Amino acid sequence: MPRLVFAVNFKAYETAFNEKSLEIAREASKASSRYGNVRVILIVPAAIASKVLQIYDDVYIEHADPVDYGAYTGYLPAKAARLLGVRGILVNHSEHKMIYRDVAKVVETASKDGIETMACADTPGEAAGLAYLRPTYIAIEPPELIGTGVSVSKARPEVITEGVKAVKAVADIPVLAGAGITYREDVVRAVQLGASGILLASAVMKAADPDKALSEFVDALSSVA
Ligand SMILES: O=C(CO)COP(=O)(O)O
Repeated sequence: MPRLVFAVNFKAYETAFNEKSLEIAREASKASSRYGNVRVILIVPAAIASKVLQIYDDVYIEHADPVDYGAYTGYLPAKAARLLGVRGILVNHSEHKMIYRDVAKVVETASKDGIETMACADTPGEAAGLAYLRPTYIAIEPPELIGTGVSVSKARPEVITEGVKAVKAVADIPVLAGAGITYREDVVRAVQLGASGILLASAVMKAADPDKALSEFVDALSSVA
């Protein structure tokens, strides 16, 4: 079985920009060597990618735009991911939604450059549509549970089972689950429901001890891998 994935989305939490981001990176590095059966991905703002990359190499950026290099003030061309040195791009997060054609362009550009993509879906139907684009991963997260502490595994388990089924009907792409994941058992349950990993934010980024929270989640995932 391929390694389960534990992905932390830094979002724009203060922790993403202060010294704690580097503590998380150090812990990710330790956890990924300690738990060989879990892949730990840090999804970070492009502005701090180079800083995090000095400590840990399995890094995605949180978004990229479907533009080429050129006169696009404030945009981040998907092509730049390679030069930034990151492994992948998170795309179409519910907090940074894009139209389908633009997601397609980002996934295609990235893939030509050997850059991975994690495409986010709000629903099983959207996940199935994204599967046709062949991203590296699909992450399914019901937006109404994001940041609530009420986990998708408990409150909307059918979103995971149906999401996995809908994606697998199109292509063999690993499906991660997220939204409100807070406890070890949320992680374990998501995998039992068919998820190939977890996409999580606040339970690490808003924790008093983010590095400790990260290692506990990786430990939980490793126990079901
Ligand atoms: O949006 C998410 C990760 O991309 C989930 O956020 P929370 O883990 O804070 O619910």
